[in-house]
Amino acid sequence: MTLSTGSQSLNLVKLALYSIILYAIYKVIQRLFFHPLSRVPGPWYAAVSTLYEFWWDGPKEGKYMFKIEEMHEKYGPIVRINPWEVHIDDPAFMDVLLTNNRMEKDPFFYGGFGIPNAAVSTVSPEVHKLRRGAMAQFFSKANVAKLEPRVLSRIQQLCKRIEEHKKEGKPVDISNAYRCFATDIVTDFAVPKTRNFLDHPTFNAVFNRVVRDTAGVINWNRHIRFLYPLMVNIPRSIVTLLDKDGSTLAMVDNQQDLYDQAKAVVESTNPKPTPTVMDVLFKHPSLPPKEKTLSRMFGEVVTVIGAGTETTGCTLAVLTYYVLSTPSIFRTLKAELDKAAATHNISRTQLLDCHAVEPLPYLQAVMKESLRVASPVVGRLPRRLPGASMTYTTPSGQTYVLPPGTTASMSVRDIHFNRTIFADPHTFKPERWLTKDAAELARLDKHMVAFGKGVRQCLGLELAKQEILLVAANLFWKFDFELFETTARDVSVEFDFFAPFGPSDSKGVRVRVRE
Ligand code: HEM
Repeated sequence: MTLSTGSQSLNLVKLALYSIILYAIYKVIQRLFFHPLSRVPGPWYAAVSTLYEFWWDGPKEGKYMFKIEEMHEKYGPIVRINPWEVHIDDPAFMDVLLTNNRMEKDPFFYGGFGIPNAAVSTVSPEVHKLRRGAMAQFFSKANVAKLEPRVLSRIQQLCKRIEEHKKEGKPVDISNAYRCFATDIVTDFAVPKTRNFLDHPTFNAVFNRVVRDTAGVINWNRHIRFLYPLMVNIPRSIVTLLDKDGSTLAMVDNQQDLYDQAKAVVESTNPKPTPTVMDVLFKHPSLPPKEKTLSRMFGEVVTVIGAGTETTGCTLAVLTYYVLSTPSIFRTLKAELDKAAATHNISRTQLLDCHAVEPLPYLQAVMKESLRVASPVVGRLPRRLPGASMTYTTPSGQTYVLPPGTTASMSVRDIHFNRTIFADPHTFKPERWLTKDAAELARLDKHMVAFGKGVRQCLGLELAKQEILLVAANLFWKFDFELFETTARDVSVEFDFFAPFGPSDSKGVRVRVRE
């Protein structure tokens, strides 16, 4: 290289560098002063780039949720949380955002899941309708009712494991046991390979760690889009070399297993005698071939297993903690269950079924209160409306017009802990759901949005409710539990990985069976 070509290259590098700096300055000025959202309150550093969000959600692990809460405290009910998204903490906006069928999901946020063509992260409402419709029949109340014997047989298995712990005088890792229960159910009827975790000696504590670690990647993958694809494509030998404690390997193996399950669906090598949700989806006549690719099936396998396990497990763990830490709730629930068993002539060796437990008001109230307090989808739910503006008026009368395509989000947890809706929101009070005031009950029900709302609400909610009711009813009827080395900290939320996770050193909720 001659001296002059060397200095020419240097000049080009300098030019490129200056251009980048100038562009960044232009973007900062544009986003702060000339952007349609520049009037929306919030810290300038959140408005100029996604770096602030990335810092608190990635390296600081799922903490942006708490930063957003702080922003609301400082700036009011509407805040700009990244260049194109506003977050609203006001239940009055809930219907606008979550029940409008024309809303799109925000591709930046849901891109974090790494499954862009699964129903849950589908942007377009029309495509979402097609994808969801092809699975919906499986999750209807009528179809879920047919799954009851399979759910009861897993409860029987869970009771047997608890009996074993009782005989050995060992505490039960009930948080992990619930996650195993939910995993076994969903993998049994939805995908080719049933996981059968309930019989695992430690209730598969390692796997539950994998779920948490994999969920933690969502926040990174939102900003660095190749992380999930890398997990499926990276050679195992390289991971083995880099991984010190085996946790990354376990995550990669789990992703690989999900991928293999999707492959079994498209290659029609499902060993099960009855078709699974995935088989029905893959053969669905309303879906064109481009909707039946391996990557599509992979997306739905990941969603159904991911959505159907941690959420139900977390709700049951929270329910168990609050029932056992409040003796009056425990006694009232037990009395109601004893009475139901007597009414329906169900002996101690049998199980309470849906017919016996669904009409129980106190049990239903305990479930609703657990869903409220647990908020098992804790992260924000961002939506955008193409082609039309949204208008938000604060309680103090200030109106913001959000131009077409603006992303707006709300968080279930904010609604569930809003003191104007739920008095004394941080106290676990099943009684609030037993009010005789029909209008008040309707108001509470409207704001119990653990399953989301509208056309994007949880597809598995009937199954989830059936699982929660049957497990809670049978376990509290059959066993006289007490908490073992468990405090409120073990059900607290420290990380928002879309699902809430507690402190890293927590062992979850543990119980012991009294003699
Ligand atoms: C307590 C238990 C559960 C809770 C609280 C819950 C909550 C939610 C929420 C809030 C959403 C909407 C997310 C969004 O708007 O982005 C959702 C979606 C979904 N859930 Fe659940 N879920 C639970 C259990 C289940 C179960 C057991 C299954 C299936 C086996 C399931 C399958 C799904 C699916 C497939 C979607 C995507 C639906 C769509 O986009 O059309 N969930 N869930």
